[in-house]
Amino acid sequence: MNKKTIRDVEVRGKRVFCRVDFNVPMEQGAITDDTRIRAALPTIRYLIEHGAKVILASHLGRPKGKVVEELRLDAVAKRLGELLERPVAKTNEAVGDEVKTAVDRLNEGDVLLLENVRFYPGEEKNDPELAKAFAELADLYVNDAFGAAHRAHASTEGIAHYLPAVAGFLMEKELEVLGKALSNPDRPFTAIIGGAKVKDKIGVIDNLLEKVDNLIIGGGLAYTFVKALGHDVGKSLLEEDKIELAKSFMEKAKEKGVRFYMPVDVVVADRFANDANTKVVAIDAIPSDWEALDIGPKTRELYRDVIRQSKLVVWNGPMGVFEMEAFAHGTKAIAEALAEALDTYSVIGGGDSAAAVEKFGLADKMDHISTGGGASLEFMEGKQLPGVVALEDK
Ligand SMILES: Nc1ncnc2c1ncn2[C@@H]1O[C@H](COP(=O)(O)OP(=O)(O)O)[C@@H](O)[C@H]1O
Ligand SMILES: O=C(OP(=O)(O)O)[C@H](O)COP(=O)(O)O
Ligand SMILES: [Mg+2]
Repeated sequence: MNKKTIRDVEVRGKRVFCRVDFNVPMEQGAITDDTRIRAALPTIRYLIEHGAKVILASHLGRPKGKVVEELRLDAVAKRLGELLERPVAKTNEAVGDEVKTAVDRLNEGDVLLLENVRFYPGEEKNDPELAKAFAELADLYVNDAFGAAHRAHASTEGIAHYLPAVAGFLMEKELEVLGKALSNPDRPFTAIIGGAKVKDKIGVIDNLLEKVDNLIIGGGLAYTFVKALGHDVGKSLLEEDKIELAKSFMEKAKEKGVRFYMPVDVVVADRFANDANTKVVAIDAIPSDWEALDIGPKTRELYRDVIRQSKLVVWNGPMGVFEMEAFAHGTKAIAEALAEALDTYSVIGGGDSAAAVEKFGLADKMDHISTGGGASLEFMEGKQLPGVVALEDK
Protein backbone atom coordinates (compact mmCIF):
# COMPACT_ATOMS: atom_id res chain seq x y z
CA MET A 1 0.00 0.00 0.00
CA ASN A 2 1.42 3.37 -0.99
CA LYS A 3 -0.48 5.39 1.60
CA LYS A 4 0.89 6.69 4.88
CA THR A 5 -0.38 4.97 8.00
CA ILE A 6 -0.48 5.92 11.67
CA ARG A 7 2.99 4.37 11.95
CA ASP A 8 4.38 7.13 9.72
CA VAL A 9 3.20 10.10 11.79
CA GLU A 10 3.47 11.39 15.35
CA VAL A 11 0.18 10.92 17.20
CA ARG A 12 1.25 11.69 20.77
CA GLY A 13 -0.68 14.54 22.31
CA LYS A 14 -2.62 15.04 19.08
CA ARG A 15 -6.37 15.13 18.68
CA VAL A 16 -6.99 12.34 16.16
CA PHE A 17 -10.26 12.15 14.21
CA CYS A 18 -10.50 8.46 13.39
CA ARG A 19 -13.25 7.35 10.98
CA VAL A 20 -14.26 3.77 11.67
CA ASP A 21 -17.02 1.59 10.23
CA PHE A 22 -19.13 0.66 13.24
CA ASN A 23 -22.14 0.00 11.01
CA VAL A 24 -22.93 -3.21 12.88
CA PRO A 25 -26.04 -5.36 12.48
CA MET A 26 -28.56 -4.59 15.25
CA GLU A 27 -31.83 -6.11 16.40
CA GLN A 28 -34.08 -4.23 18.80
CA GLY A 29 -31.27 -1.97 19.94
CA ALA A 30 -28.82 -4.81 20.55
CA ILE A 31 -25.69 -5.47 18.49
CA THR A 32 -25.98 -8.91 16.88
CA ASP A 33 -22.42 -9.02 15.54
CA ASP A 34 -19.47 -6.94 16.75
CA THR A 35 -16.96 -8.05 14.08
CA ARG A 36 -16.54 -4.51 12.78
CA ILE A 37 -15.88 -3.09 16.25
CA ARG A 38 -13.29 -5.78 17.01
CA ALA A 39 -11.66 -5.19 13.62
CA ALA A 40 -10.93 -1.56 14.52
CA LEU A 41 -9.35 -2.36 17.90
CA PRO A 42 -5.71 -2.58 16.73
CA THR A 43 -5.83 1.00 15.45
CA ILE A 44 -7.69 2.33 18.48
CA ARG A 45 -5.35 0.54 20.90
CA TYR A 46 -2.30 1.88 19.05
CA LEU A 47 -3.65 5.42 19.27
CA ILE A 48 -4.37 5.01 23.00
CA GLU A 49 -0.98 3.49 23.75
CA HIS A 50 0.80 6.24 21.81
CA GLY A 51 -0.90 9.02 23.74
CA ALA A 52 -3.38 10.30 21.16
CA LYS A 53 -6.68 11.93 22.09
CA VAL A 54 -8.95 9.61 20.16
CA ILE A 55 -12.11 10.95 18.51
CA LEU A 56 -14.00 8.15 16.76
CA ALA A 57 -16.67 8.74 14.12
CA SER A 58 -18.94 6.30 12.30
CA HIS A 59 -22.23 5.95 10.51
CA LEU A 60 -24.89 3.41 11.46
CA GLY A 61 -27.57 2.42 8.98
CA ARG A 62 -29.10 4.89 6.57
CA PRO A 63 -30.87 7.65 8.55
CA LYS A 64 -30.75 9.94 5.47
CA GLY A 65 -29.60 13.15 7.16
CA LYS A 66 -32.04 13.06 10.08
CA VAL A 67 -31.85 11.96 13.70
CA VAL A 68 -33.25 8.43 14.02
CA GLU A 69 -33.31 7.39 17.66
CA GLU A 70 -32.72 3.68 16.96
CA LEU A 71 -29.59 4.56 15.02
CA ARG A 72 -27.75 6.33 17.83
CA LEU A 73 -24.33 4.91 18.67
CA ASP A 74 -24.79 4.44 22.44
CA ALA A 75 -24.85 0.63 22.28
CA VAL A 76 -21.72 0.75 20.13
CA ALA A 77 -19.91 2.99 22.66
CA LYS A 78 -20.84 0.57 25.42
CA ARG A 79 -19.61 -2.47 23.49
CA LEU A 80 -16.39 -0.67 22.53
CA GLY A 81 -15.78 0.20 26.18
CA GLU A 82 -16.17 -3.46 27.14
CA LEU A 83 -13.74 -4.58 24.43
CA LEU A 84 -11.17 -1.90 25.31
CA GLU A 85 -11.73 -2.36 29.04
CA ARG A 86 -11.75 1.38 29.50
CA PRO A 87 -14.34 4.15 29.47
CA VAL A 88 -15.53 5.45 26.12
CA ALA A 89 -17.19 8.86 26.23
CA LYS A 90 -20.08 9.45 23.80
CA THR A 91 -21.69 12.66 22.60
CA ASN A 92 -25.22 13.05 21.23
CA GLU A 93 -23.92 15.16 18.36
CA ALA A 94 -21.10 14.74 15.85
CA VAL A 95 -20.31 18.49 15.58
CA GLY A 96 -21.17 21.57 17.65
CA ASP A 97 -20.63 22.87 21.16
CA GLU A 98 -21.24 19.62 23.04
CA VAL A 99 -18.60 17.95 20.89
CA LYS A 100 -16.07 20.81 21.24
CA THR A 101 -16.38 20.69 25.02
CA ALA A 102 -15.95 16.91 25.06
CA VAL A 103 -12.88 17.12 22.83
CA ASP A 104 -11.36 19.86 25.04
CA ARG A 105 -11.71 17.56 28.01
CA LEU A 106 -9.80 14.68 26.41
CA ASN A 107 -6.48 13.68 27.94
CA GLU A 108 -3.86 11.64 26.14
CA GLY A 109 -5.17 8.07 25.72
CA ASP A 110 -8.85 9.01 26.18
CA VAL A 111 -11.49 7.80 23.73
CA LEU A 112 -14.58 9.68 22.57
CA LEU A 113 -17.21 8.36 20.16
CA LEU A 114 -19.23 10.94 18.24
CA GLU A 115 -22.89 10.47 17.30
CA ASN A 116 -23.88 8.87 13.96
CA VAL A 117 -22.41 11.13 11.26
CA ARG A 118 -25.31 10.32 8.90
CA PHE A 119 -27.70 12.30 11.13
CA TYR A 120 -26.31 15.29 9.20
CA PRO A 121 -27.42 15.86 5.59
CA GLY A 122 -23.91 17.15 4.78
CA GLU A 123 -22.29 13.78 5.45
CA GLU A 124 -23.49 11.88 2.38
CA LYS A 125 -23.41 15.06 0.28
CA ASN A 126 -19.74 15.46 1.20
CA ASP A 127 -20.52 19.05 2.21
CA PRO A 128 -17.24 20.97 2.68
CA GLU A 129 -18.75 22.88 5.63
CA LEU A 130 -19.39 19.67 7.55
CA ALA A 131 -15.98 18.29 6.54
CA LYS A 132 -14.36 21.49 7.87
CA ALA A 133 -16.35 21.25 11.10
CA PHE A 134 -15.04 17.70 11.59
CA ALA A 135 -11.51 18.80 10.72
CA GLU A 136 -11.62 21.66 13.26
CA LEU A 137 -12.02 19.11 16.04
CA ALA A 138 -8.66 17.49 15.34
CA ASP A 139 -4.98 17.71 14.33
CA LEU A 140 -4.83 14.47 12.35
CA TYR A 141 -7.28 12.38 10.32
CA VAL A 142 -7.12 8.60 10.32
CA ASN A 143 -9.33 6.52 8.04
CA ASP A 144 -9.82 2.96 9.28
CA ALA A 145 -13.30 2.56 7.79
CA PHE A 146 -12.56 0.21 4.92
CA GLY A 147 -16.24 -0.79 4.79
CA ALA A 148 -17.17 2.80 3.90
CA ALA A 149 -14.10 3.63 1.75
CA HIS A 150 -16.19 3.43 -1.45
CA ARG A 151 -18.22 6.40 -0.20
CA ALA A 152 -17.02 9.96 -0.84
CA HIS A 153 -18.67 11.44 2.25
CA ALA A 154 -17.66 14.30 4.57
CA SER A 155 -16.15 11.99 7.20
CA THR A 156 -14.61 9.51 4.75
CA GLU A 157 -13.25 11.84 2.08
CA GLY A 158 -14.01 15.54 2.53
CA ILE A 159 -12.24 15.88 5.87
CA ALA A 160 -9.00 14.54 4.38
CA HIS A 161 -8.65 17.79 2.43
CA TYR A 162 -8.34 19.82 5.63
CA LEU A 163 -6.04 17.69 7.81
CA PRO A 164 -2.98 15.49 7.42
CA ALA A 165 -4.64 12.18 6.50
CA VAL A 166 -3.37 8.63 6.99
CA ALA A 167 -4.69 5.06 7.02
CA GLY A 168 -5.35 2.91 10.08
CA PHE A 169 -4.25 -0.71 10.43
CA LEU A 170 -7.56 -2.24 9.32
CA MET A 171 -7.59 -0.17 6.16
CA GLU A 172 -3.99 -1.18 5.50
CA LYS A 173 -4.64 -4.88 6.10
CA GLU A 174 -7.77 -5.00 3.96
CA LEU A 175 -6.05 -3.36 1.00
CA GLU A 176 -3.06 -5.66 1.30
CA VAL A 177 -4.93 -8.94 1.64
CA LEU A 178 -7.52 -8.14 -1.02
CA GLY A 179 -4.85 -6.73 -3.32
CA LYS A 180 -2.78 -9.89 -3.03
CA ALA A 181 -5.73 -12.24 -3.67
CA LEU A 182 -6.96 -10.29 -6.67
CA SER A 183 -3.81 -9.09 -8.42
CA ASN A 184 -3.10 -12.43 -10.05
CA PRO A 185 -6.10 -14.53 -9.06
CA ASP A 186 -5.95 -18.32 -8.79
CA ARG A 187 -8.36 -19.90 -11.26
CA PRO A 188 -11.11 -20.89 -11.56
CA PHE A 189 -12.05 -17.59 -9.90
CA THR A 190 -15.65 -17.37 -8.70
CA ALA A 191 -17.53 -14.35 -7.41
CA ILE A 192 -20.73 -14.85 -5.43
CA ILE A 193 -22.95 -11.81 -5.07
CA GLY A 194 -26.13 -11.55 -3.03
CA GLY A 195 -27.55 -9.38 -0.29
CA ALA A 196 -30.04 -6.55 -0.36
CA LYS A 197 -28.16 -3.50 -1.67
CA VAL A 198 -29.16 -4.20 -5.25
CA LYS A 199 -28.85 -0.63 -6.55
CA ASP A 200 -25.35 -0.31 -5.11
CA LYS A 201 -24.02 -3.67 -6.14
CA ILE A 202 -25.51 -4.58 -9.49
CA GLY A 203 -23.21 -2.13 -11.29
CA VAL A 204 -20.01 -3.91 -10.22
CA ILE A 205 -21.01 -6.94 -12.27
CA ASP A 206 -20.02 -5.18 -15.47
CA ASN A 207 -16.33 -5.04 -14.52
CA LEU A 208 -16.40 -8.36 -12.67
CA LEU A 209 -17.33 -10.09 -15.90
CA GLU A 210 -13.87 -9.07 -17.19
CA LYS A 211 -12.18 -10.84 -14.30
CA VAL A 212 -14.01 -13.95 -13.10
CA ASP A 213 -14.59 -17.39 -14.55
CA ASN A 214 -17.85 -17.98 -12.69
CA LEU A 215 -20.40 -15.53 -11.39
CA ILE A 216 -23.01 -16.73 -8.91
CA ILE A 217 -26.03 -14.58 -8.12
CA GLY A 218 -28.19 -15.04 -5.04
CA GLY A 219 -29.96 -13.15 -2.27
CA GLY A 220 -32.16 -10.17 -2.98
CA LEU A 221 -30.02 -9.33 -6.00
CA ALA A 222 -31.22 -12.43 -7.87
CA TYR A 223 -34.79 -11.35 -8.54
CA THR A 224 -33.97 -8.46 -10.83
CA PHE A 225 -32.20 -11.08 -12.98
CA VAL A 226 -35.09 -13.52 -12.65
CA LYS A 227 -37.42 -10.77 -13.86
CA ALA A 228 -35.00 -10.00 -16.70
CA LEU A 229 -35.44 -13.62 -17.84
CA GLY A 230 -39.17 -12.94 -18.08
CA HIS A 231 -40.37 -14.71 -14.92
CA ASP A 232 -42.73 -13.31 -12.31
CA VAL A 233 -40.97 -12.56 -9.00
CA GLY A 234 -44.09 -11.93 -6.91
CA LYS A 235 -43.27 -9.62 -3.99
CA SER A 236 -39.56 -10.41 -4.01
CA LEU A 237 -36.98 -7.61 -3.89
CA LEU A 238 -36.86 -6.02 -7.34
CA GLU A 239 -35.17 -2.99 -8.88
CA GLU A 240 -37.44 -2.24 -11.83
CA ASP A 241 -35.04 0.23 -13.41
CA LYS A 242 -32.16 -2.28 -13.39
CA ILE A 243 -33.90 -5.04 -15.34
CA GLU A 244 -32.43 -3.97 -18.68
CA LEU A 245 -28.98 -3.74 -17.11
CA ALA A 246 -29.40 -7.25 -15.70
CA LYS A 247 -30.31 -8.47 -19.20
CA SER A 248 -27.21 -6.87 -20.67
CA PHE A 249 -24.99 -8.51 -18.05
CA MET A 250 -26.35 -11.94 -18.89
CA GLU A 251 -25.57 -11.29 -22.55
CA LYS A 252 -22.11 -10.01 -21.73
CA ALA A 253 -21.40 -13.10 -19.64
CA LYS A 254 -22.26 -15.27 -22.63
CA GLU A 255 -19.96 -13.27 -24.92
CA LYS A 256 -17.10 -13.39 -22.42
CA GLY A 257 -17.49 -17.10 -21.71
CA VAL A 258 -18.17 -16.41 -18.04
CA ARG A 259 -20.44 -19.03 -16.49
CA PHE A 260 -23.37 -17.21 -14.99
CA TYR A 261 -25.27 -19.03 -12.26
CA MET A 262 -28.74 -18.07 -11.09
CA PRO A 263 -31.06 -19.79 -8.62
CA VAL A 264 -33.01 -22.68 -10.15
CA ASP A 265 -35.33 -22.92 -7.15
CA VAL A 266 -36.19 -20.68 -4.21
CA VAL A 267 -37.91 -20.67 -0.83
CA VAL A 268 -40.94 -18.42 -0.98
CA ALA A 269 -42.92 -17.07 1.96
CA ASP A 270 -46.40 -15.56 2.25
CA ARG A 271 -44.98 -12.78 4.45
CA PHE A 272 -41.65 -11.45 5.70
CA ALA A 273 -41.51 -13.44 8.96
CA ASN A 274 -39.73 -16.46 10.37
CA ASP A 275 -43.05 -18.22 11.00
CA ALA A 276 -44.54 -17.41 7.60
CA ASN A 277 -45.93 -20.20 5.43
CA THR A 278 -43.15 -21.30 3.10
CA LYS A 279 -42.62 -23.59 0.14
CA VAL A 280 -39.91 -24.42 -2.35
CA VAL A 281 -40.76 -23.54 -5.95
CA ALA A 282 -38.94 -23.57 -9.28
CA ILE A 283 -37.53 -20.21 -10.31
CA ASP A 284 -40.24 -19.75 -12.97
CA ALA A 285 -43.05 -20.51 -10.52
CA ILE A 286 -42.89 -17.80 -7.82
CA PRO A 287 -46.53 -17.16 -6.82
CA SER A 288 -47.56 -13.56 -7.45
CA ASP A 289 -48.37 -12.68 -3.82
CA TRP A 290 -45.39 -14.51 -2.25
CA GLU A 291 -41.79 -13.35 -1.86
CA ALA A 292 -38.59 -15.32 -2.36
CA LEU A 293 -36.46 -15.11 0.79
CA ASP A 294 -33.84 -17.82 0.18
CA ILE A 295 -32.34 -20.01 -2.51
CA GLY A 296 -33.76 -23.54 -2.70
CA PRO A 297 -32.14 -26.97 -2.12
CA LYS A 298 -31.27 -27.63 -5.80
CA THR A 299 -29.60 -24.25 -6.03
CA ARG A 300 -27.62 -24.96 -2.86
CA GLU A 301 -26.24 -28.12 -4.46
CA LEU A 302 -25.46 -26.38 -7.73
CA TYR A 303 -23.60 -23.55 -5.99
CA ARG A 304 -21.72 -25.99 -3.72
CA ASP A 305 -20.39 -27.80 -6.79
CA VAL A 306 -19.13 -24.58 -8.35
CA ILE A 307 -17.39 -23.64 -5.10
CA ARG A 308 -15.74 -27.06 -4.86
CA GLN A 309 -14.25 -26.59 -8.31
CA SER A 310 -12.95 -23.07 -7.67
CA LYS A 311 -9.49 -22.02 -6.51
CA LEU A 312 -10.54 -18.53 -5.43
CA VAL A 313 -13.99 -17.49 -4.25
CA VAL A 314 -14.96 -13.95 -3.32
CA TRP A 315 -18.35 -13.82 -1.67
CA ASN A 316 -20.39 -10.76 -0.80
CA GLY A 317 -24.00 -10.73 0.27
CA PRO A 318 -26.13 -13.39 1.97
CA MET A 319 -28.13 -15.82 -0.21
CA GLY A 320 -31.29 -15.22 1.82
CA VAL A 321 -32.69 -13.51 4.87
CA PHE A 322 -30.33 -15.50 7.11
CA GLU A 323 -31.31 -13.47 10.19
CA MET A 324 -34.44 -15.66 10.24
CA GLU A 325 -33.81 -19.37 10.78
CA ALA A 326 -36.34 -20.34 8.10
CA PHE A 327 -34.35 -18.53 5.40
CA ALA A 328 -30.78 -19.19 6.57
CA HIS A 329 -30.18 -22.52 4.78
CA GLY A 330 -28.89 -21.06 1.53
CA THR A 331 -26.37 -18.76 3.19
CA LYS A 332 -25.30 -21.56 5.52
CA ALA A 333 -24.78 -23.96 2.62
CA ILE A 334 -22.43 -21.50 0.92
CA ALA A 335 -20.51 -20.88 4.14
CA GLU A 336 -20.18 -24.64 4.72
CA ALA A 337 -19.05 -25.29 1.18
CA LEU A 338 -16.33 -22.65 1.55
CA ALA A 339 -15.30 -24.04 4.93
CA GLU A 340 -14.99 -27.56 3.45
CA ALA A 341 -13.16 -26.53 0.26
CA LEU A 342 -9.62 -26.62 1.62
CA ASP A 343 -8.03 -25.95 -1.77
CA THR A 344 -10.12 -22.87 -2.29
CA TYR A 345 -8.96 -19.46 -1.07
CA SER A 346 -12.10 -17.89 0.41
CA VAL A 347 -12.70 -14.19 0.84
CA ILE A 348 -15.95 -13.14 2.50
CA GLY A 349 -16.93 -9.47 2.48
CA GLY A 350 -19.67 -7.36 4.00
CA GLY A 351 -21.04 -6.49 7.41
CA ASP A 352 -23.95 -8.89 7.06
CA SER A 353 -22.06 -11.68 5.28
CA ALA A 354 -19.40 -11.57 7.99
CA ALA A 355 -22.14 -11.68 10.63
CA ALA A 356 -23.65 -14.74 8.93
CA VAL A 357 -20.38 -16.66 8.83
CA GLU A 358 -19.78 -15.72 12.48
CA LYS A 359 -23.29 -16.87 13.42
CA PHE A 360 -22.71 -20.28 11.80
CA GLY A 361 -19.43 -20.64 13.74
CA LEU A 362 -17.41 -20.89 10.52
CA ALA A 363 -15.48 -17.62 10.63
CA ASP A 364 -12.14 -19.23 11.48
CA LYS A 365 -12.49 -21.58 8.49
CA MET A 366 -12.32 -18.69 6.01
CA ASP A 367 -9.09 -17.31 4.58
CA HIS A 368 -10.09 -13.65 4.86
CA ILE A 369 -13.18 -11.97 6.23
CA SER A 370 -13.34 -8.45 4.93
CA THR A 371 -15.29 -5.80 6.84
CA GLY A 372 -16.38 -4.28 3.52
CA GLY A 373 -19.08 -5.60 1.19
CA GLY A 374 -19.69 -2.83 -1.32
CA ALA A 375 -16.14 -1.59 -0.69
CA SER A 376 -14.52 -4.95 -1.43
CA LEU A 377 -16.64 -5.34 -4.58
CA GLU A 378 -15.58 -1.93 -5.88
CA PHE A 379 -11.98 -2.67 -5.00
CA MET A 380 -12.26 -6.00 -6.81
CA GLU A 381 -13.69 -4.29 -9.91
CA GLY A 382 -10.52 -2.23 -10.04
CA LYS A 383 -12.07 1.05 -8.91
CA GLN A 384 -10.15 3.58 -6.81
CA LEU A 385 -11.85 3.95 -3.44
CA PRO A 386 -12.36 7.67 -2.64
CA GLY A 387 -11.68 7.13 1.07
CA VAL A 388 -8.26 5.72 0.17
CA VAL A 389 -7.37 8.12 -2.64
CA ALA A 390 -7.79 11.08 -0.24
CA LEU A 391 -5.04 9.80 2.09
CA GLU A 392 -1.43 10.97 1.85
CA ASP A 393 0.99 9.02 -0.32
CA LYS A 394 4.06 7.54 1.32
N1 LIG B 1 -34.11 -12.71 -0.89
C1 LIG B 1 -33.89 -11.68 -0.08
N2 LIG B 1 -34.85 -10.75 0.13
C2 LIG B 1 -34.65 -9.70 0.96
N3 LIG B 1 -33.50 -9.48 1.64
C3 LIG B 1 -32.52 -10.37 1.48
C4 LIG B 1 -32.64 -11.50 0.60
N4 LIG B 1 -31.49 -12.19 0.65
C5 LIG B 1 -30.68 -11.54 1.51
N5 LIG B 1 -31.27 -10.45 2.02
C6 LIG B 1 -30.75 -9.50 3.03
O1 LIG B 1 -29.56 -8.91 2.60
C7 LIG B 1 -28.99 -8.27 3.73
C8 LIG B 1 -27.51 -8.02 3.54
O2 LIG B 1 -27.28 -7.30 2.35
P1 LIG B 1 -25.96 -6.46 2.10
O3 LIG B 1 -25.87 -5.35 3.09
O4 LIG B 1 -25.99 -6.11 0.65
O5 LIG B 1 -24.79 -7.52 2.38
P2 LIG B 1 -23.37 -7.33 3.09
O6 LIG B 1 -23.57 -6.55 4.35
O7 LIG B 1 -22.86 -8.69 3.32
O8 LIG B 1 -22.53 -6.55 2.10
C9 LIG B 1 -29.31 -9.18 4.89
O9 LIG B 1 -29.82 -8.41 5.94
C10 LIG B 1 -30.34 -10.18 4.32
O10 LIG B 1 -31.44 -10.36 5.15
O1 LIG C 1 -22.41 -1.90 5.76
C1 LIG C 1 -21.73 -1.42 4.85
O2 LIG C 1 -21.60 -2.03 3.64
P1 LIG C 1 -21.99 -3.57 3.31
O3 LIG C 1 -23.44 -3.78 3.65
O4 LIG C 1 -21.74 -3.68 1.83
O5 LIG C 1 -21.10 -4.46 4.10
C2 LIG C 1 -20.92 -0.16 5.02
O6 LIG C 1 -20.96 0.30 6.37
C3 LIG C 1 -21.40 0.92 4.06
O7 LIG C 1 -22.73 1.26 4.36
P2 LIG C 1 -23.62 1.96 3.22
O8 LIG C 1 -23.83 0.93 2.11
O9 LIG C 1 -24.92 2.36 3.88
O10 LIG C 1 -22.83 3.14 2.69
MG1 LIG D 1 -24.77 -4.93 4.78
